[in-house]
Amino acid sequence: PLPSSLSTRQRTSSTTSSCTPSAATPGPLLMRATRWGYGLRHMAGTLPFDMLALHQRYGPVVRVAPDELAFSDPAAWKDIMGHRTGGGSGSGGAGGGGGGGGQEDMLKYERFYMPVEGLPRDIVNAGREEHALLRRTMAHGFSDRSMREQQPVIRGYIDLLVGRLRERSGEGEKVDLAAWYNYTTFDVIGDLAFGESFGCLDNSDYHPWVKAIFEVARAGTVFQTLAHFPVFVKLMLALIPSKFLEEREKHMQMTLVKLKRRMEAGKERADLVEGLLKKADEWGLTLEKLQANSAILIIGGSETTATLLSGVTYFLMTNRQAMEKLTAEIRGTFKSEDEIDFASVSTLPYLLACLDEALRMYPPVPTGLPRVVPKGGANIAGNYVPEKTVVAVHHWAMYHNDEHFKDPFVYHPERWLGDPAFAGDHKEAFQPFHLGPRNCLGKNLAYIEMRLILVRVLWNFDLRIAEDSLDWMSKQRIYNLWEKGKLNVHLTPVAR
Ligand code: HEM
Repeated sequence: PLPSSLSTRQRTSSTTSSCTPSAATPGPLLMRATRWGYGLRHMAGTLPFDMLALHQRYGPVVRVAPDELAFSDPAAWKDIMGHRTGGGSGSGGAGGGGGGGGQEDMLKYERFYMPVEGLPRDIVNAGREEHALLRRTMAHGFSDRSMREQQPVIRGYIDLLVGRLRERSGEGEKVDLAAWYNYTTFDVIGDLAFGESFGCLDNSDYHPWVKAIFEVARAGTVFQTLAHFPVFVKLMLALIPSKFLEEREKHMQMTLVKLKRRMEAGKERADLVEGLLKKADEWGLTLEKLQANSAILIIGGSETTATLLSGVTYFLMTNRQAMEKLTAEIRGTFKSEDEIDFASVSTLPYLLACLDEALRMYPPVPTGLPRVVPKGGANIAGNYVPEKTVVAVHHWAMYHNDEHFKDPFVYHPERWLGDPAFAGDHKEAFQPFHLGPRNCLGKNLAYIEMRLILVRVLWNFDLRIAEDSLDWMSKQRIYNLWEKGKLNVHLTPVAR
């Protein structure tokens, strides 16, 4: 049962504004009493997994820090991430659209999104007004027209991937597909956001800038934890070795050079930064700002897609039936490889079910991305939550909870195809791209890339997981991003 401070549906803020935020909500003592309980788990890379255990023990609302609540109730998505319209009725009244009804949307939690002050903001961590401008402008790059014009660029890199894999296929060979998916998606987004690739596929290796992203994500967990103890942040920043700072400067310079080259190439190129470049003079956008937004597109748009591709490949290789069904769908639909394009891959239902089931079991954004309850408090999934409380839904924990999905630890693409065995699933619990005003701008591009790459790989090769990768999934930790490790696979070219 919910504690008294949370249990009364539609309690008005005036009756509860004086109570300690969520004081009576259950949770482990170390987490309720101090930030360290959350922070230690976050830094250890186990937070999303621990969240499932916490929800199983304490229920759908858990106090995971003195001022933070975690929700595992499908209705919480809309109430936390959606546009908030008037009335304060939470899941009963928070519509998906609009936003002009009087209540403020929830803001992103600064200590999580900006743990180190003074860095330039981008579309992900911008405040409300700046975000609205950036989003409207950047949305052009994700329009149908842009997607169509980007098709040859994307196909070019997939051709390169298939060629490289072919060189490494055959008897006795194994390839780390996780790395090759990363090379491909980084090269694609590099081209779409900076006008040129990182050359990962050409060089069969990570570009140093790409490698640095993983280090930054891991360091992020430390800074996000220490952000609650400002003295420590200052200390940490003072202790950063000068070699590291020099490296960072080198990376910044490199992206600046890339960006300048993109700017010199002119504004008329239907890519992800075209919209921003067109507005740059009018808004007085600094080079630093442009650079920050290009960089966030690369970080958000490549690692996520590559992670999902690694996950779906692993699930298919370890679930023979699903692999057979999907290969039959792909190889039975197309007569030649030329027929595989944006439009044709979008018609494959089993492919989509395989991708969605992988997104459920291995969400590329696995943690909860926290928001802050605005003035006046809010109703979240039927619970009144006082203002200034930090709230989040943790993807991995939500998707592995058997209250929402039957057999949550088993890969069942059929659950997305109307199989009556899964009629009791709560599909609305599944929001890997979020919903509301700050949901994923690149969702369509992500699906296009995931579909095209997986179809081209399975059209060309039979896949068998290497012995040393059989436990690939169970070894992983999460430091904001999945620390994936090698996914070694034997590839046999399909004879035609
Ligand atoms: C499977 C792949 C992907 C997943 C699961 C995913 C998931 C997400 C999620 C959960 C958010 C919300 C972040 C937040 O609330 O702070 C987000 C935002 C965003 N994503 Fe994705 N994403 C994916 C691929 C992409 C791709 C390919 C792009 C293209 C560059 C992209 C661009 C963005 C952008 C620009 C935002 C910020 C939107 C805004 O704040 O208005 N994403 N994504």
